[in-house]
Amino acid sequence: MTPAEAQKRIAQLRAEVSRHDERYYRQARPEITDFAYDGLKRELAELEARYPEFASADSPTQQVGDDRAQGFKEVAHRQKMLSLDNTYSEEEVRAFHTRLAKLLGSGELHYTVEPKIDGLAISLTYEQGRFVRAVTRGTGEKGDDVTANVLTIATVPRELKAVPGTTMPDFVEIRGEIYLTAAEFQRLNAERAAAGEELYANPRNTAAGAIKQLDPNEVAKRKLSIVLYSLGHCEPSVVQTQAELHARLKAWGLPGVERIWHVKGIDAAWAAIGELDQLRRSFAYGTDGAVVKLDDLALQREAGSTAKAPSWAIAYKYKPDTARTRLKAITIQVGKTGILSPVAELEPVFLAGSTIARATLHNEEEIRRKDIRIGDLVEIEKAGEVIPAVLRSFPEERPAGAKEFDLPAAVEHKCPVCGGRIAKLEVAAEEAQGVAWKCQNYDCSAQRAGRLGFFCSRRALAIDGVGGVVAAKLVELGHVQDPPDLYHVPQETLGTLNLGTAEEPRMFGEKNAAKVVAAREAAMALPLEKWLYALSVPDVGESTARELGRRHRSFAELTDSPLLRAVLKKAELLAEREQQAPNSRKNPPKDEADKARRKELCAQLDAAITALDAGVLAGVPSEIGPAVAASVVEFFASEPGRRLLAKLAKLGINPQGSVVAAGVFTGKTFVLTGTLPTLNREEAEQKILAAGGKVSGSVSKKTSYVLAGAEAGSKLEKAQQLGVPVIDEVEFLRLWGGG
Ligand SMILES: NC(=O)c1ccc[n+]([C@@H]2O[C@H](COP(=O)([O-])OP(=O)(O)OC[C@H]3O[C@@H](n4cnc5c(N)ncnc54)[C@H](O)[C@@H]3O)[C@@H](O)[C@H]2O)c1
Ligand SMILES: [Zn+2]
Repeated sequence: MTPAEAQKRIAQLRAEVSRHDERYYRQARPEITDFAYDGLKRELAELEARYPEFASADSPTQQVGDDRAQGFKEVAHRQKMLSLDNTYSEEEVRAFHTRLAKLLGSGELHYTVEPKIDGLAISLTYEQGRFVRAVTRGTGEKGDDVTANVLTIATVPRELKAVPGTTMPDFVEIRGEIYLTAAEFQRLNAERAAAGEELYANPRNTAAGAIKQLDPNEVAKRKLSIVLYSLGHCEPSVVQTQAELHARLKAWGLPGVERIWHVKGIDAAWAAIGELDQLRRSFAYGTDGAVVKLDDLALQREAGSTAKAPSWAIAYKYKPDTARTRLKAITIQVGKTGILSPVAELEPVFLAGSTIARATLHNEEEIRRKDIRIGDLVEIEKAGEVIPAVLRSFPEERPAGAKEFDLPAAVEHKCPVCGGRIAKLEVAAEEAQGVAWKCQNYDCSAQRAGRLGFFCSRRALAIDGVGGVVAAKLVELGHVQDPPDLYHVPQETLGTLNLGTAEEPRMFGEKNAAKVVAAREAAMALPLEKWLYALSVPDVGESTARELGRRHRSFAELTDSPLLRAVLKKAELLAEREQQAPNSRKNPPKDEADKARRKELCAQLDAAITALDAGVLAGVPSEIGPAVAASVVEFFASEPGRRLLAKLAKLGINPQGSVVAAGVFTGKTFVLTGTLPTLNREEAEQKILAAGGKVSGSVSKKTSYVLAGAEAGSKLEKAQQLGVPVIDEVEFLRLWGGG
């Protein structure tokens, strides 16, 4: 690998890891297994170590995944909440010991081995034994105050029990995990299935999503559990060893881990890791590994920690469960954008607590890359409740005559649902990155059902109850073609909708129907950005919809948008500029006269581009580029687009854009850091957005201001390095007031 190749791969991996971090920590919707994720991160760390010139403090390898969400007060941890170094290899567990033995000058080290709980990290603060607050890990330095939500967990003691003969600390941070039991997870999903809603993916993400609800009553509906296993800041300190700590937590009345091993030396620790693997499936919480920790807290302090993880502990992660089975067939599913996704139909096999008969195959390319053929013996993997995936095939045991899978041939070159034309396209859609086959028929019933389910999803119009199953039924029975048709379905029809079969009917029910009717009424008042997102316009994701919604007052204005015309015009001018460049190699000038003429022309083009940039296009964000502009214009001029708008108009639905009359912060980007004296983060962001500004998570040369409060961290330093102006709350409010 050349340095240039390494640099490119590093950039690629950083982008990919960041994308998965965002989905995992902030949205609680991962799309790959932890094992796959850890593989990417490891590759990145190795490249950064091998090419230190491309290392960066911004890299996801150098930071703790950020779980902060909007709407919570931020609180600084007294002692940082770190991550753990983790490994899948025995050798590295042993190397961890060798390193410590050398550092501490002793081979006689005692360890504890504890289950690694697969929940979300939480810190409980007790003062004089009284519970005062609960905070998420956040950036590690500060997290979200989720006290009200944690109070819904019955086993969190409001008061620690006094332990005779010991002191109660004046102040202590107690760390642990919030999780959902398997039983509770199944109960919630059964409820959702009955209501025709989309099922939760796995217990960890359901718990993470629940704790980030703004309404504690909603949280209480999902019975969360908690387990505590370590201390942060503790004043005065109360224990000397890790083993003692576990005993004290239990004595205080806190729920502790089911079992710890207290061992001497690394051989015994490795044996304990094996024993834990045998037991862990019977625990109340999900576990994804074992944590080996130095037992002696004084030695822990001596070993110290890096910015990201303690040096005195290591997590050994168990590989996800795998099984071998036969691939009977490959079927094709059609999604809301028409993408054809292959699904593996398997000889049912029991794996990690359930029987598996289907697994994802991602896309045609992946099937080819892994050389998977119908009839093959395959290895499948299941981690937590993430959708099972096919890992590999065993070509040496292949039945004679097994042919390479050919997707278009398998569907006879037409959509398996509607029989429509299919075409191969580059797609950047979440469902299938790369090249995919797509059904070209907008009125395909699979696409119709997909769009209706999406229209009603939480992030779109939040018409709860109309998940995949209900949406498909409504389309199948002809009640809905386009999502707005949902408004014409009578409550009665919804109530008696049979989601089961004729022999085994399962009614949607009166109560659910009433909820849908109320939710669809409420949705009528949602702003343009939500409606635009909900209508599945090609290339318009959530943030693009938000930016468009802030720059247009209505659908009418959007369909005849001077802004989008200007974006397209500029792209045209730029293309022309490139074509006519006097020193173009692709299209060299014929002679000196031609060159002079082109110089003149280019100057004119430049002037026109500058005028656009300074005028209509001033402050236009990257989300609104030529591809998006073209998609939006084209879609609303097309038959389906016009049909949708006509239906909305007929229903009297006219969502309003949240246009900000060129506010004082138009074109300005802010980065927030630290705790402000009076405004919380949400309020400050609201002010910036309402005044036309943007908020970004990281400081760069493009940042206009860093708004810093108390205990501002590395962002402040970065701002000073780059010479970005740093302002405090008073100055911020002055600017905001137009002063
Ligand atoms: N699938 C994805 O897309 C995706 C994306 C991001 C992260 N992840 C996964 O999530 C993990 C999360 O990363 P992370 O930084 O939180 O590290 P981590 O979960 O691997 O380890 C650190 C955390 O373990 C927890 N923990 C559980 N039991 C513990 C115990 N007994 N003692 C001490 N700590 C204990 C603590 O909360 C600590 O913060 C990664 O390993 C990765 O596999 C997956
Ligand atoms: Zn189709």
